[in-house]
Amino acid sequence: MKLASSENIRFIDKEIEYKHNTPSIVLMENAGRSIAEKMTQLFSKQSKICVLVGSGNNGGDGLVVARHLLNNGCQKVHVVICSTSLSKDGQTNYDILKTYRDVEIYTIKTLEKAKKILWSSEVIIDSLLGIGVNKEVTGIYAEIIDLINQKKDAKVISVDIPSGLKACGSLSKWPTVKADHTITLEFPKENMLIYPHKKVVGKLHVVDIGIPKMVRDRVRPSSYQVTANFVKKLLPKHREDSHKGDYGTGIVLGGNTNMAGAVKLSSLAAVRMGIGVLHTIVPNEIKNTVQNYMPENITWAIDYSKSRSSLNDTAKVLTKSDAMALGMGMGTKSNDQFFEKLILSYKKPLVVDGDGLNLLSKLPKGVIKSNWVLTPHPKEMSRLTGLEVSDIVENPVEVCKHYSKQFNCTLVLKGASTVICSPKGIAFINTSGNKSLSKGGSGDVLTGVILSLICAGATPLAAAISGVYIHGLSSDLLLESQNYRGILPSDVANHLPKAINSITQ
Ligand SMILES: NC(=O)C1=CN([C@@H]2O[C@H](COP(=O)(O)OP(=O)(O)OC[C@H]3O[C@@H](n4cnc5c(N)ncnc54)[C@H](OP(=O)(O)O)[C@@H]3O)[C@@H](O)[C@H]2O)[C@H](O)CC1
Ligand SMILES: [K+]
Repeated sequence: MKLASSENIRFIDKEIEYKHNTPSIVLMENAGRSIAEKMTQLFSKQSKICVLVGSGNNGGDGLVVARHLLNNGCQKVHVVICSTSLSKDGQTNYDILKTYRDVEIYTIKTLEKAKKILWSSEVIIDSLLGIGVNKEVTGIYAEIIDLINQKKDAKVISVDIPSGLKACGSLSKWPTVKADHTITLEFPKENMLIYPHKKVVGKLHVVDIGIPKMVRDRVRPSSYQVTANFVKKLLPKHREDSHKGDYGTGIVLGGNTNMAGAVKLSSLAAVRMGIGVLHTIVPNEIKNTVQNYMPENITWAIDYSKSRSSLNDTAKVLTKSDAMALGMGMGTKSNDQFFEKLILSYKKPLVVDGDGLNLLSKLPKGVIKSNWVLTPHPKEMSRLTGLEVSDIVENPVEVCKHYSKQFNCTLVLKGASTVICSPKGIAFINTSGNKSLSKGGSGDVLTGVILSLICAGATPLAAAISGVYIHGLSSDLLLESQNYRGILPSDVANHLPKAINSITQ
C-alpha cells in the first residue's frame, strides 16, 4: 500500500484542481463528510464534542466535520478557532457553519472560556495542524496541545494527522497531540506506521475523499506499507512437479566456540522456509553440535584464523551455492581476513547479519554489492554509518533510505517497525510482528528466512520484504495462543509454515 508524504498530497491536490477542474473546496467537503461519518462509529451522538480549528486546511476540514456531525444528529458541537486567520476554504466553511443552530463558536478572544469547554468535553476533535506543519509548535497551539494531552478522560480524534506530527522525517521535539484515533485522508502518511511516531497516532483509520483512480495511480511515493497481498505476489512459486534443485542451495556461515545457537536458528529457519539444500559452515569446535541439531543440513568445518585453507576446503560448496547468509554469532576476533577474502570472492547474493555487519563496518563500503542484503539493528547500523543510535531510532525511514542508496544494496533496518529499503532508496515498512521478537536469536531466524527465499528464486529485495513480513506474522500467529514472553525464536522458526499458509491459502 502506498504511503504518502506531504509532497505526494500536494501533487494530488494540484492534479485535482488543475487537470480535473475541481475546486479545492470539493475535496475539503469530501474529507470532512467522510471523517464525520467515520466518527459516528467512534462515539455517541449525545457526547460533549469540541472541535479545535487551526489556520490551515486541516482546520477547514474540522469546520466541515462539525457541520456534518450536526447533520448526522449530534446534539451540540463546540468549535474553538485557535488562530486569527483561516485558509480561504476554511473561511467559506466557517461562514456556512456559523449559520447553524446547535453550534457554539469560540475564538482566540474567548480562549480562556474555550479552554474550560475543552476541559469538560468527552470528545476532542483535533484539526489544529495537518500535513502542513512546517515549524516548531509554540504559543497557543502548544498550550492547547498540552491541555489535550493532560486530559485523560476524553476521546481524542485527530483529523488527517495528530497535530504537530510530520508526515515524514525525524521525530519532532515539539508538543504533538496524542490521539486515540487518527482518521487520515486517502493514504496513510509514512510516519504513522513507524515507531516512535506511531505512538501518538492511536488507532489509524483511512477514509476515501474521492480522489480519482487515475490520480491515485500517478502518485509516486517513496515508501510503501508491506501487506499480506503484496507478500503473496512476491513469494517464489512452488510447483507440484518440483525437486530440491528448484529451491536452491544455500549456505549459513558463522558461529564461534560458545555461539552455536545463532547458526542453528538461521539453519532451522532456512529449512522451515523450504530451502532445497542447506550447507552450514562453522568452526570445527561447534561442528558436531550444529550437525546434530538438524538432520536436514550438511555441515562443514573451518578455522577462521586459517583463511586460505578454510576457503579452499569449502570452495566447492561455495561455488555450488545460490546464496549465503553470513556472520551470525561469528565473533569479531581473528576472522577479519577470512571475512574480507570471503566477501570479495563470493559473487552470489549475500545476507550479512550480526558480527558480519560488525566486520563489514571496518571495511570500505565500496566492497558492498547490489545483490547483498544487510540486516542491521540500530546498534549495528550505528557502527556501519557512524551515526548515533538515537539519530537512527528517531528517523529510521530516512536513515534507511539514505544508506541503502549510499551502500547500493537492500537494507533491512530492524526495529519495532522494521524498514526495508531498495538500493534505490524506496522504503517498505513492515507492520507484522510483536514484542515477542525482542529476544536474542530473532535476527538469526530472519536471516535464514531471507536466505531461503533468495535460494528459491526471489530477488534480494523481494526476499527481504517478504521474509521480514512472514517472520513477524509467524510471531503474531503464536501470540494468538501464548504470552509473548515465552515465545522463542525457534518457535517462530517452527511456525513459519503456518505463516506462509495464512498468506497463500
Ligand atoms: N488531498 C488531501 O489529503 C487533502 C487534505 N486536506 C487537508 O488539508 C491539510 C493540509 O492543509 P494545509 O493548509 O496545507 O496545512 P495545515 O492545515 O497543516 O496548516 C498549515 C498552516 O499552519 C501554519 N503552520 C504550520 N506549522 C505551524 C506551527 N508549528 N505553528 C503555527 N502555525 C503553523 C502554516 O502557516 P505558515 O504561513 O506559517 O506556513 C499554514 O497556514 C491536510 O492535513 C488535510 O487535513 C484538504 O482539506 C483536502 C485535500
Ligand atoms: K490534526
